[in-house]
Amino acid sequence: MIHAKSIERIFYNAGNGYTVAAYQTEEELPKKIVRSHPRNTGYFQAVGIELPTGDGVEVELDGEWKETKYGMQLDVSSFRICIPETEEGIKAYLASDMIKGIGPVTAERIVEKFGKKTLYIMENVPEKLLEVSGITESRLEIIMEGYQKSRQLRELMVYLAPFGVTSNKLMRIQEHFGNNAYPIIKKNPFRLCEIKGFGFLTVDPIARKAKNFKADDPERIKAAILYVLQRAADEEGHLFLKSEEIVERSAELLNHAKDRQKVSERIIKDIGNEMIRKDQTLIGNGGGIYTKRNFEVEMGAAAELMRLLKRKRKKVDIEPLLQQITAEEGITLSKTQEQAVRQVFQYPVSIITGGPGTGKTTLIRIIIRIQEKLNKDSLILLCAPTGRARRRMYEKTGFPAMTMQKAVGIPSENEDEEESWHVGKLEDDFIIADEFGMCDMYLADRFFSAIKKDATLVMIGDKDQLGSVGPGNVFHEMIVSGMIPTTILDSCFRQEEGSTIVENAVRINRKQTKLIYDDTFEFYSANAPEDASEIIRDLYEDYWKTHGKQTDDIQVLSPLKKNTAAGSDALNEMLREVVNPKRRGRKEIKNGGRLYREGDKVMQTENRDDISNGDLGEVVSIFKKEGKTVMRVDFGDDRLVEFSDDDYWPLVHGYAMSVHKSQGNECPVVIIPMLGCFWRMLQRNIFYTGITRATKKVIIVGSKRAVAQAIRNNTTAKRNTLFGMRLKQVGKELLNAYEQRSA
Ligand SMILES: Nc1ncnc2c1ncn2[C@@H]1O[C@H](COP(=O)(O)OP(=O)(O)OP(=O)(O)O)[C@@H](O)[C@H]1O
Repeated sequence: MIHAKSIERIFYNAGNGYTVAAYQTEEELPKKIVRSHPRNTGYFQAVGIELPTGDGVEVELDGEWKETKYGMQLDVSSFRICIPETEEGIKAYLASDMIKGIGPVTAERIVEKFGKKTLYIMENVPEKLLEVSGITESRLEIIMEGYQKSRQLRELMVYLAPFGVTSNKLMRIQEHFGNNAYPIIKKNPFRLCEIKGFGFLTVDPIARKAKNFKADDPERIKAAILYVLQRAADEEGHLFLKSEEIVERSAELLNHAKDRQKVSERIIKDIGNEMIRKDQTLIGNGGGIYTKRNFEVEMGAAAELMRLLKRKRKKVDIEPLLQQITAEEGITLSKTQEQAVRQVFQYPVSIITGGPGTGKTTLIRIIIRIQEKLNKDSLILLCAPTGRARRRMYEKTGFPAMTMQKAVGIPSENEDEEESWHVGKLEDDFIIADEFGMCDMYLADRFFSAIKKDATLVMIGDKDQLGSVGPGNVFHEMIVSGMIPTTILDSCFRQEEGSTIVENAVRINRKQTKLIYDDTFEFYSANAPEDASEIIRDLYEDYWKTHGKQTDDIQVLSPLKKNTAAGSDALNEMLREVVNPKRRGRKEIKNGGRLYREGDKVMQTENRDDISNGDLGEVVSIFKKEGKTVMRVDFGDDRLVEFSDDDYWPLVHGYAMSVHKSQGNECPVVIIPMLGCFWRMLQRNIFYTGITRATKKVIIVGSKRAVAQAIRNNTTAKRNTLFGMRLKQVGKELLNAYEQRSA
């Protein structure tokens, strides 16, 4: 505990309360600090949440010293404001940044009126403040809100401090639960498990200590069961688990510490049953156990989709328009393509699926033109499940497109919730959703339920690509259920460069391990990751040198990220030194353990505003701005973003990326390492997704055995979901109801 006086606030993020502040103390400080501020003894900096700052405010800070790029700083885990006893002290405290709505003048007036009793009044009879001139009811509300908020945060901090919860984590708790974080956590500390980065094993000791839970306390077991299901959804994409799996995984979690009394599988089973029968937080259905939410989205999405599908639709004859428009476009559609278009205008809901070059974009254009001719006033929505897919849809079709999340009002990670959240139906009459394979069960549920009753929905995608990141296997389940009218486009029309890629894509899906290798689909043999890395370096450098020293048209995609010389992390470091080495005058900056340099190719790793996870950009400059170092990145399309050095950057280098991150992307030349040592990641859909990102050329570096292994292996596809079965179930019920009504 250090007793100190606040000097100044250096940085403050109003959104989450993150503060950097300078303090002065008379106590002994670590030698490093003393050395770096020889003329200013007792000076140090601290970071934390809502740190008390303001001229002369006295505090006691508790935390750990941490070495940062700004020197030694105290990472504050808890603090106490030394309640001032003199009137001067109280004035300083009121006017400090801690209490919003009070400036020096008002502080002076308040203390003049209430003297040393001021803080007692604020705590117990705040309405008395209305007697002070200048404090109106609305101002009092602001003052009290700020006062309560900082008090609650302080309480939460004090509550969690003994467990070593860092300021970073406190920030996430505050973001997740809002201003009521403290009472929520106090009531049930296990709710911390809802936050990313708080696993059951982190929360368990906190909760047990805070609430004195016994090992077999029902609250503890329930938390473990919910956590097991949540993790299965996040990490494996499962919407349910079998009851034995839940019991086994929960027992492992609950009995993680050897010295504790064991929680038996019997008790876990009993509590699980109680959650199903009494609490109704779990649902047992179809042989699996779901969380309530997962069951509701799976069932809800099925009901909503069938509701859309089972509507009677007015028959329209599109034949003359189809002839006219294809003639105008100078194209003769194949039989299957024609069927896809007819199906769109015959059914309220339909699916078109096909690999690269099978004409999906061409069909979107034709479908839109027909719809515009049929009804020029109809509202048409083009959308896709990710920002990048949306942008590509726009570029390819020439029609504006938006993300499905935005269309249905799901706020992205960094948007102001209230602003973008709207509940209600979409106004659009005709909706085309592209890259539907990337849509997970949660988004599908919201999306289907937002579509109005008489609208038409067309879902387009490539069923053979990697599925959604989030849980479920929506696109695939819809297709195999046979309930949604589907056209599979299987002929490729792309005659230009890169057609071998398409031919190989077809072979891969037919599980043919013999691929065609030519100058658009090259192969370089390598066995060890280090050899592959060297070959990739030579190929990349050669291409870069002969193509105007640009990196835009070439991309390395690795099935793996870490722990190998041929993973995207290591390849990034190696390639950066090849194309953008250290040079005098080329500024550099470090963030999150990574060194960035002017001219670097970078990739965004989160969805933020209009930059999507996986978007590539270039570091255009690094400079000083308002006392901070800022890095400016150009993401194209006039999207310039500044990253400030006191923030966390959702960035990595972008010369190489994992195949998973490349979903929805396209690039002329793609290099893919395929090595035996990637074993678990040698999967058909990963390989297929990787090669189909290339429009002109694919270069495989590795072994043909690994390629063959990947083509044969399709184990990732299995996810626990019964969405397809539910579509059939609901369809049958609707049919029965319909027959009963007409009987
Ligand atoms: N029936 C057809 N006859 C001749 N050419 C066609 C036909 N259908 C599509 N094409 C052409 O094939 C090429 C690929 O079509 P399109 O871009 O629509 O496919 P896609 O499925 O959207 O491909 P990707 O998913 O790779 O973007 C285009 O040049 C298109 O003009």
